[in-house]
Amino acid sequence: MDRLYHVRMRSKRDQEVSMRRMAESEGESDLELITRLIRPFPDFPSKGIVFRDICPVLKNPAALAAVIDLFEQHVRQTHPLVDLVVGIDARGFLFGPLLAQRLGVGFVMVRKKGKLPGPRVSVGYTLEYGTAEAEIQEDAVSAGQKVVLIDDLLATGGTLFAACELMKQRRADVLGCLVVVELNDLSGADKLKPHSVFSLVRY
Ligand SMILES: O=P(O)(O)OC[C@H]1O[C@H](OP(=O)(O)OP(=O)(O)O)[C@H](O)[C@@H]1O
Ligand SMILES: Nc1ncnc2[nH]cnc12
Repeated sequence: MDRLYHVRMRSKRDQEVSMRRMAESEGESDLELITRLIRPFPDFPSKGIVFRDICPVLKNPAALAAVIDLFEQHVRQTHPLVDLVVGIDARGFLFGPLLAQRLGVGFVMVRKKGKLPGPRVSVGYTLEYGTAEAEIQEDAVSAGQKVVLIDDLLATGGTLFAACELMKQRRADVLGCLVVVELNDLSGADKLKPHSVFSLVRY
């Protein structure tokens, strides 16, 4: 299969997504569509937590394309020199590879402990509802590489902070963090300073 085939298929898919989008809800912006689809589940996974469920965004091709469009625009404008997209286990994997493909760069996984083979570096962190350990393969990023980190949601910032620590250990340069949802009250963006956070929907 030649490259033109992929380009043709992609523009056909783009047209289909925009047509479906227009048919679905005229007058609603991409951001309004994404916001409307994110569902709150009170007291999940434990009492007091309002879980923001992104599953309906993934299920809607126009909404998913809109998320990637908005991330792509931001990275092209703000971090044009990016070398790699680094996604966080597990929901960062849903958006990261799509964005990396759009930008024409590689994708790297930050995984929870015990999932990656070979030499690794790891770091522990705390979550809104628990503790965990994050790892990358030692050769996943090189010193001086410019990366953007991506996840579905920023809560306390513990997870993205751990990913920034892993990048620091490998001497990679974090250009910024991207999330679909940011929970303002938990001040995750402050924890990540001086790194910037680009979020689409904030609560
Ligand atoms: O800002 P923080 O307080 O660190 O919380 C945000 C993280 O929590 C969730 O992941 P979780 O660890 O629940 O795992 P999952 O993606 O595997 O469901 C979410 O996908 C983020 O990665
Ligand atoms: N409130 C929340 N909703 C969805 N994912 C989360 N990860 C951490 N906090 C979360």
